[in-house]
Amino acid sequence: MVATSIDPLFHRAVLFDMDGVLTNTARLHSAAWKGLFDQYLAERSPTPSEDHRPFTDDDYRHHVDGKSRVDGVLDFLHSRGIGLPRGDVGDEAGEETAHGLGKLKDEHFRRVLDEQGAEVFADAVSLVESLHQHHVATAVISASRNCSRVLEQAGIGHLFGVRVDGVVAAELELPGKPDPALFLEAARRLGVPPARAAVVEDAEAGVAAARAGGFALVLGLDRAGLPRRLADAGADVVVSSLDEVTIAAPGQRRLSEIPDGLVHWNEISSRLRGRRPVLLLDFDGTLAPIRKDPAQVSLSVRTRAAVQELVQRCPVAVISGRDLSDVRGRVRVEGVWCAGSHGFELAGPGDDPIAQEAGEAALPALDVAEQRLSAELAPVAGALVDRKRFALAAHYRNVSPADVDRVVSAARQICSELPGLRVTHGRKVVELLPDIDWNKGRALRWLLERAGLTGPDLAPVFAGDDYTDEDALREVHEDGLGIVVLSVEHGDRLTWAHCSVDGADRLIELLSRIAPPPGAP
Ligand SMILES: O=P(O)(O)OC[C@H]1O[C@H](O[C@H]2O[C@H](CO)[C@@H](O)[C@H](O)[C@H]2O)[C@H](O)[C@@H](O)[C@@H]1O
Repeated sequence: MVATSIDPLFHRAVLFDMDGVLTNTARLHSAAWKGLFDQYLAERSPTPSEDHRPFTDDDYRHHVDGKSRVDGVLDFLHSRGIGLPRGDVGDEAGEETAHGLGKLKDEHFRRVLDEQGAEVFADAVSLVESLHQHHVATAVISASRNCSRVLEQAGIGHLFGVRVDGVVAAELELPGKPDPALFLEAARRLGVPPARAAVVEDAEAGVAAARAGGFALVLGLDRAGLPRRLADAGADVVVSSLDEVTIAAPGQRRLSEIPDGLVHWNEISSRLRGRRPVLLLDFDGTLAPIRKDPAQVSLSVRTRAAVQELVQRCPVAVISGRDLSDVRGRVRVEGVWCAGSHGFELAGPGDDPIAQEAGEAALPALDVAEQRLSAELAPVAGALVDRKRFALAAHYRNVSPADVDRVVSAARQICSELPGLRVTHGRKVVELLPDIDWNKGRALRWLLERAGLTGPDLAPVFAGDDYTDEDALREVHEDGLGIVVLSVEHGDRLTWAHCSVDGADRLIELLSRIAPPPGAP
């Protein structure tokens, strides 16, 4: 069994089944099926080869839970030795076909739903909201054609940017669970590969579908006290409540739990174990303070002088989300290595840039995304679209709160329609990047190797402030030192850093202790 945690740096999306996971509609479905089948079996002429006993909870779980109406009718009746024709969508409710009986079941279901309403599971809503705070995308999956009706009744429709339900399945002719088609369609619409997404399911057919779809984590939710059935169907882990799911990876801590690097210097310095530091520094929010206009950002005279001194004492690199030429122009310190576009490009002091080749395949998609995003966001006051060579940023720092969702949704939508791109989030910015396994952490190792800065006598020290810096902080978690520069914008989020500092000036003070002048005590 794997840990019950969703890692926001790895799992870029979580797909939730609806009935039984988000809403307590499973009991309404079960009652509707029972109403249908008990009446049908009672009225059908007895035959020795057929079993006409009443429909049970076990029948619900094994034969209809999670399946489309038509498959549910066929599979349950088959288990009782009864074969019915599939029929056609135009069949009347009650006609003796799978479509006809399925329609009758739906009439039962809608009546009960209108009478009793859809009950929402609080643990699921709380998990979805936490995922959003960590910028993990969410989708809802259901074999039901009543999915949107149930979500709206339950008041949670707004929580899911993507919905793949019985209506979508019929339009696209997607087979139902245990086929993975519904899940794969949702992942496609979110622009996230299954290998980077998790699924939460309470039905055996749904668990089997997610497993068959190659999803990174299949979380079985057993609210019925029968965990074995989900484990047997292929769940990685089975929980009885979504309150048991944490959003973190082992090693991550909350910002509020991280010691201040200067106050706890002795403890922090022991991580370096006498090794020579290699300083790898983020730019915006780390070396330079955040400004409303990214074009107005510069290094203070004091910080530039400090970095100039640090370069005399140890290797220094800046790894930024900005375009390489942009960040080089703003750093302007002799001897510093720079990486731009979140590490897709890098250059040594005075060298020509080299690009991460696999990222180049995404350049045409980024060009199209740039045109479409610029057009889409032109009417949004304050939105700023910024093209870097290997990334496209949509800034919303100066956008009214009511319009922020519009900026983020436009970026997500365009990304889902353009293969080869993925979405990342930063401080009041959403960005599209080439969808390859590359980030500031991978870039950090690339830079160290390129610059010949590897070996047991060297300690990588990374400092950053943003979500995208967490990949680099994770990279140095084992063998180096990670420093997070605090910002009120992030609340008490998770981090891989070992210590924190409160602003650029304190960071410089800490770096000067990490790489002291010759002769310093
Ligand atoms: O990796 P970094 O060097 O930290 O770059 C990340 C992004 O930084 C810039 O945006 C951020 O700073 C802006 C200026 O202070 C601020 O207005 C914006 O809200 C921040 O997100 C830069 O403009 C982006 O291109 C970088 O990706």
